[in-house]
Amino acid sequence: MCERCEASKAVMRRPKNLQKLCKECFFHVFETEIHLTIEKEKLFYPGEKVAIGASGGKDSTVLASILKTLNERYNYRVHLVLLSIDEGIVGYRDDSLATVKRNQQQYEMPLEIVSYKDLYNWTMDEIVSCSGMKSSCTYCGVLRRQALDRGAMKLGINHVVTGHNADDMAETVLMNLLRGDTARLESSTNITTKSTGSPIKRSKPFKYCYQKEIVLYAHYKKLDYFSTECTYAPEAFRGTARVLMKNLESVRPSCILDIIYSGEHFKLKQRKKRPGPQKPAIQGQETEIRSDGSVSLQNDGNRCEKCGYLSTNKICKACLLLQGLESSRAKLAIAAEAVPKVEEDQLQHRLQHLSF
Ligand SMILES: Nc1ncnc2c1ncn2[C@@H]1O[C@H](COP(=O)(O)OP(=O)(O)OP(=O)(O)O)[C@@H](O)[C@H]1O
Repeated sequence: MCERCEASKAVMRRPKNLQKLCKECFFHVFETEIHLTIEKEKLFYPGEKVAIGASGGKDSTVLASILKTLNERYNYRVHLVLLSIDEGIVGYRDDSLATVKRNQQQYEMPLEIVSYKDLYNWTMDEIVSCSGMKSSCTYCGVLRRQALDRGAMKLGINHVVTGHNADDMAETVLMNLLRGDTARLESSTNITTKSTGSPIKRSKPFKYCYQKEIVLYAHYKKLDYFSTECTYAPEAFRGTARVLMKNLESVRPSCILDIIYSGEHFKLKQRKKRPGPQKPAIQGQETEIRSDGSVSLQNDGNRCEKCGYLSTNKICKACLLLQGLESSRAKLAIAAEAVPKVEEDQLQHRLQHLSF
């Protein structure tokens, strides 16, 4: 019997704590836990416009469904919009975008699609054919984060929520720990983050939700989602951390939450700040976004010199990566030869610094 209502037959053991639940009680506890996270972290305010990063996959589909339910049940009064990035991966993203378009009808939410091709003049397929599969996740991650920001700005929205879940977060903590990347370790469990210089905040309402429970929720609710893995291989080290986590979870299911808890409580030694030039604050500044999502080039010291998008560096991360690709493409076109070793090494060096 269900251990919560003691009236209906249990259909599952919760992966999170092995509690036996019936379907209705599982829906109730799962949705309530997310509501309590939203309340505790004060993720939304009444009247806020919120973009849901919608990939058509299970996590973001469940996120759209649950936020719609909670918004109505608890009267958050937030305006929800689906925001999809088309990375240009034939046979993967085109199919998942078809799912998002159906979700738009099912959840009655506006949908905005922004493509890498329009923003950067590159599709992921073109990037991979030029630079190979090895760094595809790094390129895609950097470009997607900026694309989500730019898509949100185009819609006049300052808040993007994504379907990153507890498994993703624990994996990130493990990866940063194993790499000794203490700078990233410090912020890897934040529920809300922001790129330096960007006015767009990004939140993860599923921070404490187990991936297995998200899949069960989608299954029992019969949600319409796209379940194919990305055509390009997952980041190699993340893949290894994922396997390690899954093994740990099979022995001790609570370890996912325990790793997040540990991450939240790490206290890093204060680092000495290097003196550097003071940059003017960009808060409150006017940002001119064109109707196609591109940004006007204003040389105010807080913009990328190449694309004009907000950046605290002279050239933003996306342009830095694309610059390397452009030179590879030009050389490939002229000589149909491999990129010189020195340049490839320089590009790899830049990627290492940008990888996350
Ligand atoms: N193309 C995209 N457009 C909009 N948002 C995206 C896109 N890709 C990823 N996201 C956002 O980032 C989150 C994490 O993405 P990730 O690539 O890790 O996929 P995932 O864990 O398989 O999630 P999902 O099941 O939602 O695809 C997604 O839940 C979604 O909110």
